[in-house]
Amino acid sequence: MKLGTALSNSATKALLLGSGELGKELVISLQRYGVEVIAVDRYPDAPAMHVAHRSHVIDMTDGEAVKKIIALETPDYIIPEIEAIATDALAEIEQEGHSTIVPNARAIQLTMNREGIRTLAAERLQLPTSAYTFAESFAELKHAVEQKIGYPCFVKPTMSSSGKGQSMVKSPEELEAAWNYAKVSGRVDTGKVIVESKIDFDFEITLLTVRALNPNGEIETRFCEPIGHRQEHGDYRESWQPQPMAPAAIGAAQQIALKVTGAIGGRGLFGVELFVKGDHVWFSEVSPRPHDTGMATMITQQQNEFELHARAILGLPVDTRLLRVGASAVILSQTEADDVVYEGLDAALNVPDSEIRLFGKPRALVNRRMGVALASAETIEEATQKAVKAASLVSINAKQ
Ligand SMILES: Nc1ncnc2c1ncn2[C@@H]1O[C@H](COP(=O)(O)OP(=O)(O)OP(=O)(O)O)[C@@H](O)[C@H]1O
Ligand SMILES: NCC(=O)N[C@@H]1O[C@H](COP(=O)([O-])[O-])[C@@H](O)[C@H]1O
Ligand SMILES: [Mg+2]
Repeated sequence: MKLGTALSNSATKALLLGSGELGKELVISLQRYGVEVIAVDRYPDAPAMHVAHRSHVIDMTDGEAVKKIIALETPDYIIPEIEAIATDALAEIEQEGHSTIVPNARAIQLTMNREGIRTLAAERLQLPTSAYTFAESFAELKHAVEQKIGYPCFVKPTMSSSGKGQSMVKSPEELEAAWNYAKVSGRVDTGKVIVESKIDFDFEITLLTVRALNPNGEIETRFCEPIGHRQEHGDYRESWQPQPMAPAAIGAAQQIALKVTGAIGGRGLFGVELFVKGDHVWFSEVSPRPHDTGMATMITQQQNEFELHARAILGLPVDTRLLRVGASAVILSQTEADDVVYEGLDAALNVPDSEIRLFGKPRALVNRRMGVALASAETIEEATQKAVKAASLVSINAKQ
């Protein structure tokens, strides 16, 4: 396909499956290029629905419901945004050939389930990963940990994200609780969990990797500067860019990202998660879409990760350049409430070079991510401190 031909039809339509904070920014980027966007999620008033042309509420894990909405809307592009979608339905839709699944149905099937992507990365591509096994019962899990993985280890549902259902297990007494938690708290219960050995890393990064058309109409891979991040209970708290890395480590990281995104294929932006120790780099997982830690690019890059994803999808030129050093820090709710008010915005925005993005989620839950603070500075340390400060000044309270 030649550059820009995807836009020759002025009525380009995109359907977003999942309408959270990442989807919201993507909708805005797509609409800047004239795309009509339909937002879909499991609950009404999800963040991306606020800015989309229209929206639907369905159970996205129900294949028939997904097919029905696609038949109704006949989108040119179907863009999965969350890790809880009936992927078999997407494979059927792709076969019919009327819509492009972004980046492709196989990518969504592979990455939505940890078994698919881990097997591809470690066994087919021979990329370095933690030691791992899948288990379908507590007895299998116990056996795997005792015989192969050891302690400490991570137990995770095979279909989950943002740390949901994930535990770090330090001793045999904690294993059963981790099994039960993984079974009930993933986004979808596949009947299986993954157990991974703990990698003792110096730091972890997300390497945003873009597969987009070059001026000759060929797919080319570009990398953003690495994003460092800190996680707590499997969910990110702060991210910063650029994470300094030794030349050998950045080379290894880019090679891994090139291989894994090349094997997945299609066009779009990918968040490749990697663990780094000295010059060693391990592959952890990959999102075939913008990444939460990549929200830092809203303040650091010429084209943020949402803009890059939109352009790559549409066949438009991309530029992964970093403009300034910056960071993001999450704003988590401390309370549960159906109707919320935000306080402290004035104080937060008094932090120099800071910005606040509230997602507008209609319901607050304890530890649910409700917004993000962004900040720029001369150094990543200073930018992170400013973002954390700004985030800490925003409070989410129940409306009286
Ligand atoms: N094998 C491991 N060794 C060391 N740390 C790990 C391992 N697995 C997970 N972690 C830690 O837990 C975090 C979350 O793990 P992972 O990315 O697998 O979960 P997730 O639910 O998919 O999160 P997200 O969707 O937000 O990326 C990692 O970023 C890392 O900090
Ligand atoms: N790590 C994946 C990630 O950050 N996904 C983002 O969180 C939303 C779900 O939020 P919720 O659980 O608060 O509804 C998703 O829709 C996506 O935007
Ligand atoms: Mg992750």
